[in-house]
Amino acid sequence: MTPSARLSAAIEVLADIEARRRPAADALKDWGLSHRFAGSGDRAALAGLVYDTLRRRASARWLMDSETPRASLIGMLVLQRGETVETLDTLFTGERFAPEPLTAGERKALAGRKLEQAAPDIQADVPNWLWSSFEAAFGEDAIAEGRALAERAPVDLRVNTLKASRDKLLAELEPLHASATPLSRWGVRVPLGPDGRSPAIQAEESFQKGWFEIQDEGSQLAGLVAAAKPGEQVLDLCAGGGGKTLEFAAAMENKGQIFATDSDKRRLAPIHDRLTRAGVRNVQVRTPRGGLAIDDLDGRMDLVLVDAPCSGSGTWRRNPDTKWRMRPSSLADRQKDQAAVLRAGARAVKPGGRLVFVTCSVLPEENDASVKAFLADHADFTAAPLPELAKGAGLSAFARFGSSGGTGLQLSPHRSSTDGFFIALLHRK
Ligand SMILES: C[S@@+](CC[C@H](N)C(=O)[O-])C[C@H]1O[C@@H](n2cnc3c(N)ncnc32)[C@H](O)[C@@H]1O
Repeated sequence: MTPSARLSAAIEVLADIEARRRPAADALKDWGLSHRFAGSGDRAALAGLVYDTLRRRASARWLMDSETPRASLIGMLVLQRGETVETLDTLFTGERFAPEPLTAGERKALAGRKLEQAAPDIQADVPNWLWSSFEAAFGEDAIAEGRALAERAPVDLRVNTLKASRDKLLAELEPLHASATPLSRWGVRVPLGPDGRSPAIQAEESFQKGWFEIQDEGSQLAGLVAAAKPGEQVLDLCAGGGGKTLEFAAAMENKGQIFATDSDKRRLAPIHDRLTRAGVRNVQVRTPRGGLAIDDLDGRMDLVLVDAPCSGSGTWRRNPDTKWRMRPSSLADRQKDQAAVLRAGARAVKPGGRLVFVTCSVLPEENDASVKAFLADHADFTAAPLPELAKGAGLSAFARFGSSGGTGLQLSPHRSSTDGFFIALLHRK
């Protein structure tokens, strides 16, 4: 496909996403099925155009003074990719498979409008109804935070210390220009290719051998704060596919016991293969049968991890369409879920034990507010202060990582070059 034909395809897919209110991945998959001639390079380029447009949807629409998929795409090409009217004219030619030439109205918008004149939520590409939450979380950095969440994310890996060292992995992945991440001692970062594509990291032999997992550095820091130790009894209550279970098992050197469960057994299912590949031997998977099977763990755990269901607002770099699909009612639902999982997790913590609450969100409603509501009902728990959290995570200059409500660490693309993560450490008296 020519570059122009890819732009036409992107407009088609964006229109489908809007008209049918469907996830971008589904619309792209359908497009691929009905255009089997398109090669993998075309598909990747198309996905890049569609996701980048979703990343910049609000600012691109504002720049073009229009909400059509075509306007959103043109706005993104200017804002995100630095295209000019001259370069756009070579692509929007109206010839075979190319989009129609720029209209007079489009030219006028591009010549006259400057993004700095737009409202802050638009400059930041954050949904308007969430803007006050962003300001509460980040104050004067709110625009910079929104912008950083609209960038593409690198691929972060966590070395599996049961099988390899970070140096060994770095040497193995040298051809991919891998480097050590700055914050997590287990982290390795692989940059995106020059075309913006993610490297095919799971095709690496070292992945097949279980030397590493794909895990954002912010998520790794949650594991470092939790500091699971060899010999401990640990419950991973919302284990999902087991990202943090695997991290704990490595930190525990396969000694002690981890119980991994999740209310959704389909999400839990991949954990079995991942444990095998990683060489983990100290995990007991508790598949739910009509309810969580953890009553026997009450008051016995040294550490309980509640990696709570949340809006995912901290992962907008990786899932840009979720920011526009999110609704106030779903935020309220997630807050209720967070209260429920915290309650359930707290029961399993032994006196003197610790409860780690994590979300991949940047919204104070799901973070500080959830912790404060929990503490108000659980007088036997206290939140660790910022210096203690930072020490656990190995962060030296930590003041800027404190959450606005003071109950945890708030990581973000702008602050820590990670996804947005909130981490609180609660001690049981
Ligand atoms: C953020 S994801 C977990 C990701 C996982 N810990 C990892 O590191 O790969 C949140 C998980 O919480 C689970 N969940 C939601 N409500 C729950 C509940 N009441 N009890 C246990 N798990 C729950 C969801 O099914 C989902 O898998």
